[in-house]
Amino acid sequence: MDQKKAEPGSSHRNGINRVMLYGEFTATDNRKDPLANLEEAKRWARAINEYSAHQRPHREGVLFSQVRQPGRLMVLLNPQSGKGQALSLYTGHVQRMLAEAGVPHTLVITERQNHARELVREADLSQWDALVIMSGDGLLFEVVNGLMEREDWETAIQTPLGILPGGSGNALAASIHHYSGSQPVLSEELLLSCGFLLCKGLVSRMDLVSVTTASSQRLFSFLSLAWGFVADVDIESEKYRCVGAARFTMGTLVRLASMRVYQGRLAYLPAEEPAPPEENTFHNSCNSNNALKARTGSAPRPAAATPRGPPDSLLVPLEQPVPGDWTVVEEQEFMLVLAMYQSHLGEGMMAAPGSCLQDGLIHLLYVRAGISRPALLRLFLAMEKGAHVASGCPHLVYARARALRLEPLSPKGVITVDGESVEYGPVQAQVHSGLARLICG
Ligand SMILES: Nc1ncnc2c1ncn2[C@@H]1O[C@H](COP(=O)(O)OP(=O)(O)OP(=O)(O)O)[C@@H](O)[C@H]1O
Repeated sequence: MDQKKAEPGSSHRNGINRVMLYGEFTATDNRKDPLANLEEAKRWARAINEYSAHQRPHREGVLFSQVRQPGRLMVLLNPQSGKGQALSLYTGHVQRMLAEAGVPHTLVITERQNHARELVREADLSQWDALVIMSGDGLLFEVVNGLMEREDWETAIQTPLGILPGGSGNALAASIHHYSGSQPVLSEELLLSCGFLLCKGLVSRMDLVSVTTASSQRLFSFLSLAWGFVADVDIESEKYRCVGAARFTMGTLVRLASMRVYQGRLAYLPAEEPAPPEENTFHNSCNSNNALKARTGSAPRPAAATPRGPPDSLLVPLEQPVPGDWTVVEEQEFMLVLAMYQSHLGEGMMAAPGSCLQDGLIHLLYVRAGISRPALLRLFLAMEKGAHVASGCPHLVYARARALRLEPLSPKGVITVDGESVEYGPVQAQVHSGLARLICG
């Protein structure tokens, strides 16, 4: 592992080195310890062999170690995530896996909300081959938006990202495990799986969805946008954080008992065509930014610390009616609206079974009001295996979209983006295919 450290007492412009100081670990620390568990040792041997076998370009992607040389990861770890065990999971598994696989890394322990966002906004990204998040999905949401807030967002967002599950939801981690074709696993097994995928270092493109709120705040989302039942459960179950992933089951049961209807308007641009090819899609989005620059004389330059990114060519301002080719949903009473762009909403919750990392699609699910409690519970139970979409539930609608607009009518409520609560009110979103890059299987 890289032994480079900042000099104590030296001045640092962006604060990165200061954090590295107390987060730095050496590869030799754990090598003295014998592997306690035989089964784990066997998995280790398999993973390392697989890692060695993958030390060559792969036809579906590139290895992050070949993006730039030499490989070096910044691992951002939120010690408060999930049940508060991320650091012990790191020292118990991840540190040793990366050391054995010869992947140099620097651990950065986040100290507060938005710490990671500020770090990546200011970081010298040429020092890092990948940014790896060991937390729930909330920390990755910060990192993605921190990268998109940079002046050089077009290159910054191409920094390969990695995810190691340390939170309670771990939706992206569960999704990449699913994409790897492996049988479903939970908690530490999922961490080991994602650790192996990280050691292999295969990079693929990942869709991002640009979300705009009523106050023109722009956010970049990699996972989901939710309103109604799912968003309420996500936020209300924060108080059961100590039970880990079971917090969502507890939250669902509590919310089922006090089930209510959510009034609002929903419209979306249906996706009729297959997603455009991978490479073209990214360059198209950059080119359309250049086209806008040519028309206006300068690239769009939002205020500092506001995500920049490619223009939302499919959206019109929220004050205007949606374009004529959009589908306006007749109903105005919902139980939930859920837009997914990865397969899993959490460990053991395959909300969008047809989704993959870069399909250029928003998988839109909504449940109309009028569904009974038992039927809603059955839907959530079916979601474990992704069977809800084909369950024939008359209240559930599934559509593939490229953009959407949601206008809640009730004055108070919760909208979540990637599981984080955002400004409540009208919101619209558009997918940008393959805008980011993710280390996955
Ligand atoms: N040291 C810290 N102390 C408190 N909060 C932190 C710290 N570091 C990061 N955070 C914030 O914690 C929030 C939650 O993080 P994250 O979503 O990654 O974990 P989680 O909520 O446990 O996971 P999940 O979303 O899977 O339930 C993020 O908004 C992040 O900004």
